[in-house]
This record gives sequence, structure tokens and C-alpha cells, in this order.
Amino acid sequence: MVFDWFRRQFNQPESLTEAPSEAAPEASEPTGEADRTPVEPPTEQQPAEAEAAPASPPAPTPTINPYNQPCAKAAYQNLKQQDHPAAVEEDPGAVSDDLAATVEPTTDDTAVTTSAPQTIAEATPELEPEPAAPAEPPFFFDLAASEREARLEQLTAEAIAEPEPEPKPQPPAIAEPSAPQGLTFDDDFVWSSEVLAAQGRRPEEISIEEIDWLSSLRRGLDKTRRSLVNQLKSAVGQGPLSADAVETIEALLLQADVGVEATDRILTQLQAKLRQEALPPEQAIAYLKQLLQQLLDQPLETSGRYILAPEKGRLNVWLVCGVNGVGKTTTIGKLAHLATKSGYRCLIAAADTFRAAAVEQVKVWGDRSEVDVIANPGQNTDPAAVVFDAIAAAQARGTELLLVDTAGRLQNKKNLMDELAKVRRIIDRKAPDAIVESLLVLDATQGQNGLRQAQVFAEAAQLSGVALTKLDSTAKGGVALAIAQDLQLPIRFLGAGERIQDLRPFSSYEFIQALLDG
Ligand SMILES: Nc1nc2c(ncn2[C@@H]2O[C@H](COP(=O)(O)OP(=O)(O)OP(=O)(O)O)[C@@H](O)[C@H]2O)c(=O)[nH]1
Repeated sequence: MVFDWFRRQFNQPESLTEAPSEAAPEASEPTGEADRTPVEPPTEQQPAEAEAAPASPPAPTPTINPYNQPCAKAAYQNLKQQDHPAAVEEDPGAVSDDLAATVEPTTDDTAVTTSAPQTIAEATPELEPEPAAPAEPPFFFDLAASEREARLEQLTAEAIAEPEPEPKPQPPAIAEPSAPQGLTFDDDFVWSSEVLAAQGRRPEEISIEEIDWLSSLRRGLDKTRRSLVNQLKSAVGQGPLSADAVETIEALLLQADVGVEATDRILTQLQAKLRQEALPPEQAIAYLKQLLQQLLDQPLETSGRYILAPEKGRLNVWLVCGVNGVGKTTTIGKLAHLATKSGYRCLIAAADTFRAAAVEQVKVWGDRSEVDVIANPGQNTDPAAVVFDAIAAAQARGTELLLVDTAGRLQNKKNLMDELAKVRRIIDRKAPDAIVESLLVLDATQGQNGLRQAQVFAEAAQLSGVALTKLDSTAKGGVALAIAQDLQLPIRFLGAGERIQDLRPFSSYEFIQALLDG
């Protein structure tokens, strides 16, 4: 059974919607929880019962404890088993024991309540294997000593949040869809699997693809997180907020491009809560996470749709817009990849005819994602004509998702509106039954400037949501909150790298965990 990435749902812990309502009237708005369907993992070996009937929503787990690793270890063992079944079949019992002996952290309860980076640093030495060598070398020992050492160094480096280190070099763009590589029981793996576990995922349901995505997201938000977390923790964790603490939190949020409106809202709610009860830093941060997540979820609730997914068996037309350079073409390529991987018949229309190079670029992405591109040879051809041809092709082929690249560089809002309106008219005439969505691509590195672009596009087109790209290249990841608060636009997809698999549907829960807890 093919895993539908578009319909991957995120069950958030109940506490995330309940607690803030005491302090924040907004929290009493409908949460849309009922609309959410249970999580299904993108494993190729779906559990049989999951196919027959959706499992009931998993029991919520209030907080992630990445350093209490039972899920991570079990998931690792399971994935490794899929990788090397023979090796594991020889003596599965020994594998479990060795795993436990090798990575069982001996952190006590106190360590769990300390800040994440500190806990990593404290727990790290205990990740070393016990001195006594096991009788039979387990597969786990293929984590070479050098690899563990590198990991130790990395964890130690990460524990020192300041000064901000140089960003890790991003993997080069990969021309072909590539399977996530390398199964390593490292900090990324542990964090990602515990984030999934906190959403009710069982270890055997955890796939390498999801681990790969969450790891990318976590690494992508590295820069934003580093400039936020430690200072936030010290400011938030001192009982009722002093004027100084308010100022610090305000400055930190604004620095991460959270925006004035969202920052004010967060501070008001946080102050109200901390006046009611003194929370230790970890709990205060947990509360802050709830506030941020609610803020991100609000436009999703208002839109009435938690996910943006093509409807099966029908023609869905997604107009992808955005100014040049924001990652529009890349996003189309990644969406096409996601669509084919998720079992949809997909086609791309190269309707950004304003620039000849745009057509060529989109063709390259079509090749990478193995999706055909409908283009009109010749320069400055009419985009509406390309859409017309593309719809005809889509109808002939039974296409389910037609991704339309639209021009971003139009001199003014009127031109933009006219062009988008013309494309819409063609679609309405040629495919009246199609489901049409408009997705705006925004570049996170542009921070608040992106909001102004969004404003113009929001006025020109009825937007279904935003694809926020380049999160991995900026410390302004907080702009996601400004998009939600100031523009009330739902974020639908996140791009956090240049690889074809580095774009996935948005989860407010995972985003906030990666932002404040990774
Ligand atoms: N690091 C990173 N780079 C990205 C991401 N998305 C896109 N890019 C890069 O951003 C650059 C611009 O991307 P394009 O997709 O060409 O942008 P565009 O909006 O189509 O702009 P034009 O090519 O000028 O039409 C490329 O170098 C992409 O590799 C992302 O999520 N992370």
C-alpha cells in the first residue's frame, strides 16, 4: 500500500489544546481535532489491520522525552531488521539485549527535567557501550567507533548554543529521487522517533522516510532554534515575567521574525499564565510551545481543512505562485515527487512563460520527479494557452494532480490579478469539475519582506495556503508564526533543504517541537 504523504496526519497531545484555554480566550475556538484522522506511517509494510480499518487515534503523550529512548531503540531495531533481516533473525534476543546495554541512558528523573541541550551533554557519555564486550558482536556494533566519536563531538558542540556556529553544509542537490540514506542511531534518529512516538506512533510503524524528514526539519531549524532557545528558557523560567524578561522574550521573538502581532499575543498569554502559577523553566517552555502551536493552527481551523491533499479520482489543479527566486520551481518539483510517491497521477504545466529559463527549469524538475511537463515552445507565449493544453492532457491521461507554475514577476498587482484570473477562467471553462487550489511559495530567508509579497498575492488570488521554503538557510524560521497571525494564512508545506525529499506537509506540532526542542 502506498503511503499518502499529503494525508499524513498529526495527532497532537490533548494537553496542547487544553492548557492554554485557561489563559487565552482564543483557545476555546474549535480545534478541529475531530477532522483529524489517525497517523499512518509511510512504511512499505503497512500493518494489515491498518489497511482494513483505521486505527483509533493514539493515546496522547503530553511531552516528548527524547532522552528516554525506548521508542527510538525499538524503532531502530525494527528498521535495522528490515535492512538486514538475516543478521537479526540469527538471534533477536541478543540484539535487544545488546541494544539496551549499548545505548540505555542512565539519566535519572532530574536529568529529564533539565533543558534539552544540557541533557544531551549529560547523557552523551552514557551512550558509550559498556566496557564488557558482548559474547556475539551485534549488528548494532556496525556503528563504528569513529562514528560514535563524531556524534559525541557533534552533541557536545550542539550543547553549546552560543556563539552561533557555522551552519552545517547542506547536502548537494540530488538529481534523482533518492531514498533516505544511512540508518544511524544518532541524536537526529532519537529525537525524530520520539516526536513520532509522542504522536502515538508505535516503533514498528516508524519509517526511515519520516525519520529522514524530521531530521531535515530539525537540522533546518537549527539556526532559528539556537538563537532562541537558551535565552528563552532563562527568560521564561523565572516565575512571573519581570519587565526585563518580557523585553528579552519580545526581542528574541522579533529577532526570529515572529512579528509584532504574534509576539504581543504570545507575551500576553504567557504573562497571564505565569501570573497564575510559577512554572519551572521546562514547563514554562512547554506552555509556550502550546501557545505557538495554537497560533499556527488557527488559520488551519479557520480554513476548515487541516490538510491540503489532492482528491483521488478527480482532477485537482494547484496553481503555484510566488515571486522569482523564492523556490517556486523547486517546490513544484518536490510536490510532484511527493504526489507520485503518494500514488497520484501528476502533471506539471509550465505556465510561467514570462521567462524562458523558468520553463527549462521546471522541465528539469519534471525529469527529476519523473512527471511530464506540458510547455509551449517559444518565448512569451500565453500562460492561459499552456494551462489549456495541460488540462486537455490531464483529462486524457486521468491526471489527479496538475501543478501549474505561474509567473511571479509581474509589474503590479493588477497584472498579477489579471493573469491569475485568466488562468482561473480557463480552468473553470475547460475543467469545471476540477478542484482548484492556490499555493503561495514564500522564502523564509526573506522574513518579514515575504509577508508583504504574501499580502499582494492574497489580494490577487484566493490562497489555499503557503509553502514556506528555505527554512534551513535562515534564523528567521519564526516567520511561520507571523504568516499565521498577521495574514491568517495556513502553512501547508515546509521546505527545509535542497534535496527532492526536503519538502513535506506542515505539522504545527512537529514544527514547534523542532523549533524549541530539537
Ligand atoms: N536551502 C534551500 N534552498 C532551496 C529550498 N528551496 C529552494 N531552494 C533553492 O533556491 C533557489 C531558487 O529556487 P527556484 O526553485 O529556482 O526558485 P524560483 O522561485 O522558481 O525562482 P526562479 O528560478 O528565479 O524562477 C535554488 O537554488 C534552490 O535550490 C530550500 O528549501 N532550502
